[in-house]
Amino acid sequence: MSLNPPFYGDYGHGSAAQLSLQRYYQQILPETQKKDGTKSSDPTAVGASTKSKPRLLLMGQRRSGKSSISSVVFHKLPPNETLFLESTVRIQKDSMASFMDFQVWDFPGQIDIFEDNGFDMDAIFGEIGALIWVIDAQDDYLEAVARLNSTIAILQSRYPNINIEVFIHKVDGLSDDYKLDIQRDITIRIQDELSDQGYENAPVTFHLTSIYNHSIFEAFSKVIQKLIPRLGTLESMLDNLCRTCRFGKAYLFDVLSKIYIATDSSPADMASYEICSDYIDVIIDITDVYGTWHRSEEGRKRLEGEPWNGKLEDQVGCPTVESCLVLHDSKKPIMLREVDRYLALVAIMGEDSYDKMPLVNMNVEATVEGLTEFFNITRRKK
Ligand SMILES: Nc1nc2c(ncn2[C@@H]2O[C@H](COP(=O)(O)OP(=O)(O)OP(=O)(O)O)[C@@H](O)[C@H]2O)c(=O)[nH]1
Repeated sequence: MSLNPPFYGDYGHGSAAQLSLQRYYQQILPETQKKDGTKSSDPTAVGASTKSKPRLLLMGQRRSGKSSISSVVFHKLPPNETLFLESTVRIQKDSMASFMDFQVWDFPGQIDIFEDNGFDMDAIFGEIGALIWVIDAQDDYLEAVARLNSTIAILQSRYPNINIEVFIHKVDGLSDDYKLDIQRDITIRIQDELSDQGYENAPVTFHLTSIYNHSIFEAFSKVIQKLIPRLGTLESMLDNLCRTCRFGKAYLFDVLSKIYIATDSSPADMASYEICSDYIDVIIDITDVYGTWHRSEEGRKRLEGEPWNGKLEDQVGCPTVESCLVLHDSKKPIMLREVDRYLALVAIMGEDSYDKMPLVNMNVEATVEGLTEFFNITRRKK
């Protein structure tokens, strides 16, 4: 078995204290010397490794939750440990080794990069994938909305193609009605301002998020999906799989972050996403405990001998992780199949599909081959 999740970025797993310490060390790393000798926190001082990767910029007011989002989604920090995160003082750059290498930049809330002349806008926004603006829904958000409005106006005039994703964050603990009221109010305030300035179709999208439930992963999934070239091809592969195998829902997951990068076109519901994403955790925990499956020489000989007479590799369905689980109360099996080091296909099967496992396996195998080919081609084209 594999499915060993790759380590993301620079922190890896760790306690809140370790994380704070690592963040602190990163923040006090020798700053870049400007030509005139003054110190600079210029974000253009990016190493070659961080160039040419789509970038997600996390911006917003102080304490709005930017570092918490990045730590929970990309570093598996338990949400309640974000209480101990220290305020970010310099731009925090993380490279994610994933199915698509991308970077996450966490901006300190107290800096307004548009007012401070030390920032090179082209270096920040030149290769950007999306700007994620985090608004604290539990606080007075008028100032945050005003700052977002001026940011959108600047970006629309200079970089009109940047996707702007507004995370109306910390909505846990708010009633459903209140959440929707806030979303409506913020949306109207932003759209009114934009149309006053003559920007009718600015690419601004709103998400209700919290680190205490799956909504933050769902929102990131939607953000990342916009960056995938030919997403429609992936979706139609999953549609075909669902149709031929009578699956209820299929997701292609990035294993560690549990962001889903594609799903079939049937209506998405949070419950199916949650169960599939929790299933990944179960499998990762099992592989963490039992590791790679080593067979004894004797056991291998027995399996390769009479009556099978064939190499074990030719007898097993696939060399990577493959798992299926039936929940007692729903009677709908959930299946998981590893696609590569980073990706896994997880699907909720129909009630009758368990009887047709050989056919299901064949179709899953064909889909995995298709997905592998898809990523080989799109990676080559970049
Ligand atoms: N209730 C709730 N609290 C959250 C959520 N996300 C973050 N927080 C809390 O918000 C506080 C501030 O979080 P940070 O991630 O440090 O905020 P930041 O935007 O990075 O702040 P700066 O580094 O100062 O810009 C922490 O105490 C978090 O625990 C959430 O979804 N719900």
